Amino acid sequence: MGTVQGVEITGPVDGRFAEILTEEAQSFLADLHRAFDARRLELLEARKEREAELAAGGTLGFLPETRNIREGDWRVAEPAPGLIDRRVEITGPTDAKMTINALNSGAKVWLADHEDANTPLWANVIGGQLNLRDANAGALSYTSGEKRYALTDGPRPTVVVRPRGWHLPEKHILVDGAPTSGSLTDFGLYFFHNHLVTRPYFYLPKMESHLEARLWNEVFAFAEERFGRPTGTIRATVLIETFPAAFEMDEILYELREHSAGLNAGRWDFMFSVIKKFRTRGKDFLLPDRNTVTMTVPFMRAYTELLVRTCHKRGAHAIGGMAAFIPSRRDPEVNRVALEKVTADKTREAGDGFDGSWVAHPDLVGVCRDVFDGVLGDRPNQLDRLREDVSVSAADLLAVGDTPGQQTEAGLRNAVSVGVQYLDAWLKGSGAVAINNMMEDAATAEISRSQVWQWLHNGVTLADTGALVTRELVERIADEELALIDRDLSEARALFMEVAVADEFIDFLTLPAYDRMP
Ligand SMILES: CC(=O)SCCNC(=O)CCNC(=O)[C@H](O)C(C)(C)COP(=O)(O)OP(=O)(O)OC[C@H]1O[C@@H](n2cnc3c(N)ncnc32)[C@H](O)[C@@H]1OP(=O)(O)O
Ligand SMILES: O=CC(=O)O
Ligand SMILES: [Mg+2]
Repeated sequence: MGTVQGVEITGPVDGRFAEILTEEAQSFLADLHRAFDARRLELLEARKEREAELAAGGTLGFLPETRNIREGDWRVAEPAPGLIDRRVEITGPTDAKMTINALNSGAKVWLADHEDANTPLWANVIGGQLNLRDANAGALSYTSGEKRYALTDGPRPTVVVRPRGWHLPEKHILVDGAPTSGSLTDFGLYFFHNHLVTRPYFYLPKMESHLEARLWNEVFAFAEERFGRPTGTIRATVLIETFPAAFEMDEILYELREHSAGLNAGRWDFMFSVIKKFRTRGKDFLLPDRNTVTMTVPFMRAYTELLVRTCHKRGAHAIGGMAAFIPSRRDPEVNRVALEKVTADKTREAGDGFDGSWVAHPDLVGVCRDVFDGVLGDRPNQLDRLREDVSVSAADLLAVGDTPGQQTEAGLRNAVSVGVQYLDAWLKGSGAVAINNMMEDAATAEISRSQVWQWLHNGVTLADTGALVTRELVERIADEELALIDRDLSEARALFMEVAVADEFIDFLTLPAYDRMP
């Protein structure tokens, strides 16, 4: 491989991978890289500068320079076909079995995930693109032992692809000697191979500012122009899942307004970002055990209420997030609890005005649909529910210290054990796993490890044992917890310690994890 000038593919291009990495596709990736990668790197630098300001005592707030956008009278484009009724969206990775199961699930939308639920192993990155292309062509099937999986004839969910965030490189594709961007790779390959077959729709993760949204908008305009597609062919729903982005919801919608399909409340990364951004700022930003931070604590409530209000004012969909309880086909009690918890979560969201929400498992599609059916009836959404009763200030969003709960040894044990087990799965190629009947993915693992880091570096004393959180305590707990698990977790443990207790806080655990992969 490497016939396109300036492009070098260092991952294997075996079997059908050549169907994805065609010369034309490589050439498009090279164009995207040359047009946009320098700006991407500048924006990543800007994140660091903003973080340094926060570490030095600064804070977050609504931007004075964009007041006219927040106060202006504008709307995003009309909802696009396939994205008008989004009452239930299933998420999951793009291996062949999950792809088929998601497309047969009865959901309105499938978020095909190359992000939180995916390990960006080369085989997953390119294999996922093959599955997506085959699925969109109606030609995907899969066999496991005696069982054959095929797409059914009924209505299928609209496919919405979530590319990697701006921070992740794709080290197997070099352009002019530099690794290209994971975001541009995932976007570029999916757009290139599918835009004539299906509508190219995306979910955009982990953005920290409207300037990052502007870059995506420029990428979309470039792709539409290059392939002669009308403006607005591409649509994108942005995850509001970083603390800074919660202060720029209007601005993000505005930047993408011709391509916008709304916003989503990405609660898990949001909680991670809250911890990360103020991790050195002591008690005012200290969260209790992660499993006790519910969606109704003051700062979470402020964030979701503002999201619905902002979206509906602009004619944009507001999509709810993920309840992490996983149903079980084997254990009726686990199943009962999961259905009860997910029903309560979706009921709150539908009542608050969200237009639809996420589920992690096919057995939850009906639960979410029933709840939203109850509120929406025959209407496809509730964009007309303006929520003018909502008024959220910067102080409301920043009220992290008002979160009730305690830091406990049980919480620390859970964070260490689940964090290491998740990283073990990730390193082996699975980005989403069920642990203790909960869905764990990159975002939930980020909470575990950043919470350990925060407690350790802010001198937290655990409420139930009175012990001070130290490196020695974290190591001892790891010894004890991992002894209960009958497999070699040494590599995952080393990685966990690197991202949870080292003095230097690593921005994303997926960065050192990716370095460990071939
Ligand atoms: C923070 C965020 O970003 S949330 C969004 C990102 N996270 C996700 O997308 C997680 C999605 N969910 C999953 O990956 C899975 O549900 C897991 C890993 C949590 C659990 O999966 P499993 O252990 O396979 O669950 P289980 O055994 O109950 O699955 C039953 C069947 O449902 C299928 N299934 C489960 N979840 C999904 C899904 N999300 N999409 C499609 N099919 C699914 C399984 O493949 C299995 O199929 P089979 O009977 O044909 O073998
Ligand atoms: O991507 C979703 C999240 O909650 O994080
Ligand atoms: Mg996320």
